[in-house]
Amino acid sequence: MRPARDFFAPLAVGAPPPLREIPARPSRAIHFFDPSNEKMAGKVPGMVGTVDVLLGNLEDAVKAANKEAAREGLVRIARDTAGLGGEGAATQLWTRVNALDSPWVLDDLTRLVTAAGDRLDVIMVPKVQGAEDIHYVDRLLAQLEAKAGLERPLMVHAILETARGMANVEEICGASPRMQGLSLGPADLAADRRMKTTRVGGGHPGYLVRQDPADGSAEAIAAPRTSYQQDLWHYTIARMVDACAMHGISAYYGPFGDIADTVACEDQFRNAFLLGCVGAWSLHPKQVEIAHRVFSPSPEDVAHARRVVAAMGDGTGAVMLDGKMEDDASLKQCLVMVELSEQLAAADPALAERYAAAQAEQEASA
Ligand SMILES: CC(C)(COP(=O)(O)OP(=O)(O)OC[C@H]1O[C@@H](n2cnc3c(N)ncnc32)[C@H](O)[C@@H]1OP(=O)(O)O)[C@@H](O)C(=O)NCCC(=O)NCCSC(=O)C[C@](C)(O)C(=O)O
Ligand SMILES: [Mg+2]
Repeated sequence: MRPARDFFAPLAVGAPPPLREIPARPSRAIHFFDPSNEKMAGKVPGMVGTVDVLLGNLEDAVKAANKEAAREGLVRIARDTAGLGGEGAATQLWTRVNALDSPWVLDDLTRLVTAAGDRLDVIMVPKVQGAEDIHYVDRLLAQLEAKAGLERPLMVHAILETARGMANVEEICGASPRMQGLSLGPADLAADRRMKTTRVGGGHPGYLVRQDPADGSAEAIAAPRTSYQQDLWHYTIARMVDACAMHGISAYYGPFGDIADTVACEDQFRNAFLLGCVGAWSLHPKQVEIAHRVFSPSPEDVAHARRVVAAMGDGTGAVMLDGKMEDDASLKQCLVMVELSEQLAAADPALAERYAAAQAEQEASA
């Protein structure tokens, strides 16, 4: 057993001390690209400053024959792209390494950390099953950081894509001070759970509830009745959000594979935002704008939240605002919104302007 006082001790001689708190940086869209795909990789420099996170993907969706080219391509991009990755960069640089049972992951970690570790912010680990997977990566990263002389520890993000990973979600979040967050991996998770879907994220028209029949007659049962499609991922996301909140780390939706259906993508992202997630993945350039918009609280909501904060004075007691009761607990919800808006506005001048305009409009109408 590791004693509590050693939780924040470096796991290798010469490795940087682990962070006490995960820095709150905007990560509304984690944009995936394949560094071995020249056309896609060529778009990366132009995306710096326009997307919160660029992620060089080395795992699924990269052909086995291209694994080494992807790894080397990512090292080149990390070294050569101004403003990408590292302390204070306009856009964070993350990677998704290959799975821990694959023949590639040891070289992925060794090469990336020693050749470009100072430019990488977060390492996403797929198919995490339990704390033991995080412990393995934790120690290895410490050894590599010491070897590379890094001064800033790398953070780790786990993808939940197995039933075992879901069952162990709390211990995964608390396995290391490196833990930055979790994402839902809906395709692998569906397969592992033996769900009967064939999509990457999103709903399914067969997963629904139907209005009761008017009576028990055969005619009423056969008559058209309203049905409502349900969210297949509600339980999983809510569970993931609780585990992350308990450990002070961030939850993310993951991918939405129907690139053409921008409307359903927005709906799924918004559900995740409302339930407590801070971002989602973008697989195609057109999903970046959706994620940035959906995971930024709306200017109207922020202006309203500020009114509640002002009306609550010292933060105790109950007041009436627009016919609604506000008290200590609604104040806390409003503070979540205000703090997130301030954090995002600090890095997004266009959003800051929209917040200021909504605030001015609200003050003018008061
Ligand atoms: C879906 C695909 C095949 C459509 O690719 P396309 O070329 O057919 O699309 P397009 O609409 O024709 O592309 C328009 C332009 O955008 C470019 N482009 C297109 N995508 C990107 C991109 N991401 N980043 C930068 N540029 C991009 C593309 O090269 C093209 O450039 P051009 O106008 O100069 O010809 C392509 O977008 C793609 O490969 N995206 C990434 C897919 C990916 O990373 N998948 C893995 C994550 S999901 C997952 O792993 C599951 C999970 C979590 O593990 C689990 O649930 O279990
Ligand atoms: Mg997967």
